[in-house]
Amino acid sequence: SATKLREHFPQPLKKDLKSRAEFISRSLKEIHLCVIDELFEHDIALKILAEVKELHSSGIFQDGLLSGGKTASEDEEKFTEKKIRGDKITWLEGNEIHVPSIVKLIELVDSLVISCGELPDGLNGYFVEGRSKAMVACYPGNGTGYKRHVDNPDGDGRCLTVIYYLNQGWGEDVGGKLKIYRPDDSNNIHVEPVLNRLLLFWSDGRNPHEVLPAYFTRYAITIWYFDAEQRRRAKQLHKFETMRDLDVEFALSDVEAKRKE
Ligand SMILES: Cn1c(O)c(C(=O)NCC(=O)O)c(=O)c2ccccc21
Ligand SMILES: [Mn+2]
Repeated sequence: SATKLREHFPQPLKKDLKSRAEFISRSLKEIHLCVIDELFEHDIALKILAEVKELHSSGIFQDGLLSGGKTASEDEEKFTEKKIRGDKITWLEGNEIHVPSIVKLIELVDSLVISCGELPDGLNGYFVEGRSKAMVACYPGNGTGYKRHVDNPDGDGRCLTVIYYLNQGWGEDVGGKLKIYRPDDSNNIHVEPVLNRLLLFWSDGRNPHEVLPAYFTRYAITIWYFDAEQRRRAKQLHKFETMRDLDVEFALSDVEAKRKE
């Protein structure tokens, strides 16, 4: 579990960008993933959670996927037995004024990824210039999860997945861990989706993963970062995502300019 990981990689004591970037880069290089706890001061984490709950109660989350991770056309649904609905999502660009704390999260994650990119071979040879929208996800807690998958199995341009978890008071009994598979099944990794935890992992086949059945309202915010060269190739080959929202790319350059001012 992620606690075991902490023994493997003691969390950086200093919270400045450079120390965290060095920690992230080393962890990604050695175990293909990285867990950072207490990303924000506790009160900021609670503000982010409050904004996500506000989005949820506003009804903006698109209807959940049918269990098994596929959408159903209306008529199909009429004939098949009522399937239980799973994860619901909504997308943010990272400049919205109604969710200022979520925007702060997106800006910090952008800055961490930029700082990693500034380290020698900091991102394992990837060159990140852009990212996706931020996907805010909610699992309704009816035992649905997300079946085993690889985020980017076929070179669609995404090289790094970053997930921020928002589940206060999470305990083993409510499930919903993220299980990340390893070639030798005996050392699969289970990440507890606890409030204020940041998880980063390579989006390709190195990290098959699944969300185990969740019995609580499970919130997370995911951002994907694009490798410039892979993304260019994918566009050339018209490898667009099934979800249009994943096709939108935001340049990190303006984040950097803002950070430096
Ligand atoms: C809702 N949700 C997901 O939760 C994950 C995923 O892997 N989540 C891991 C996690 O939340 O720990 C996804 O990868 C995903 C991909 C497309 C659409 C929705 C998606
Ligand atoms: Mn995934």
